[in-house]
Amino acid sequence: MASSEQGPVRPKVAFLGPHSSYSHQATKSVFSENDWELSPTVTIKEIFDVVQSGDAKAGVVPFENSTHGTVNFTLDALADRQGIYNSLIVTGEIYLDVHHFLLGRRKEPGDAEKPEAAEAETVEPETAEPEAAEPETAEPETTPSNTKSQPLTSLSHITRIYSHPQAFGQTSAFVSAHLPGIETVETSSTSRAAQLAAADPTGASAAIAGEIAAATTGLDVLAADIQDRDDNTTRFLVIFREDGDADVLPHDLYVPYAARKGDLTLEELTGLQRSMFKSLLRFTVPHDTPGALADVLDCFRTAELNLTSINSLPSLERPFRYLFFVEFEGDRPGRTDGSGDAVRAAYEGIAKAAKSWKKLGTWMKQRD
Ligand SMILES: O=C(O)C(=O)C[C@]1(C(=O)O)C=C[C@@H](O)C=C1
Repeated sequence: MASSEQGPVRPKVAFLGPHSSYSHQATKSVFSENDWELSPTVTIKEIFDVVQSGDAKAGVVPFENSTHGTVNFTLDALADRQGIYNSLIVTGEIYLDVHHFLLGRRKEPGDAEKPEAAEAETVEPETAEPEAAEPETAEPETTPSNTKSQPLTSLSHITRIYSHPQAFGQTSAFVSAHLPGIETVETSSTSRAAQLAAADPTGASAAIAGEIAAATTGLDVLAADIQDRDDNTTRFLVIFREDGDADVLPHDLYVPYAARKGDLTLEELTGLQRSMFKSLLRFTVPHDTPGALADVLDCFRTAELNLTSINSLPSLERPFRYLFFVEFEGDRPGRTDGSGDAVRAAYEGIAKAAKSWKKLGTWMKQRD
């Protein structure tokens, strides 16, 4: 590693900033600040740009949330319709349990009420549930959902909330129960939202963000744990240049490379089951061929490879043509111990059934 007078030059890992975002927390959980310079960006696209250009060695991007679904900014960059991120691959995943907080300024005695406060306060949280009738076939709810979070203080002075669109999507029950009809302003990240709320001298702005953003901005916690579901989790992907020097990566991110290069001992290699890895593919299908999508998916069934996610985005070639993304439990086909055979068979089938396709990476699975 190169050195300077200030000490060794650490490679950069880019994440959606500013500091105290959930992306920052996810990045810190895997990339040690002794070995890496954690480098904030303003947009997710910029993370792809700096890793592609080599300015950053690795990038951490939010991919999906267990409550609100896919992060479209990331999927859009992975779609790479202009072919500008050709050298990028996914080399890891990071899970983060996401607990949202409402941050703002506590109302001081004598502060002015907002005009509609009286009306807002008559809304009972219990009656603010969506009114749509349950479909007759609905299963009883078996997983935890958050109906108990209450404000820690009066919210009657709050007239606007800032947050990232994903965070709004993960806290809709609390917002509609306690701040019905409030103005919501979307920001590039939750930590940026906290900065904007802190910059409002009237104290009428709040932000939905992580608890550590309260410490970095000096805002008060107005409500804690306001996510709709207690099991709210975001999965991030680590992106890297395919021709990058993988030796610098943290151990779990390095393993798939080591396996490919033969840098693992036979004992280490045989300990790694195919199901410990996940891979991501992007593909298009011949639009006019009936069942073409089913044909591609059938390649996974035939090879007995378990799919773990499927997404689609407009291809933008022509209206209503799509790009598909599929993740599955499985390694690269190059495994010499025979476990690569199923993946190889699936890829041979996909090469025939798809119009175009690209492998976007293989990494070690971090949760089941
Ligand atoms: O806004 C942040 O703090 C982010 O790191 C982005 C992001 C996302 O895009 O999903 C990350 C985790 C949470 O799901 C909410 C927001």
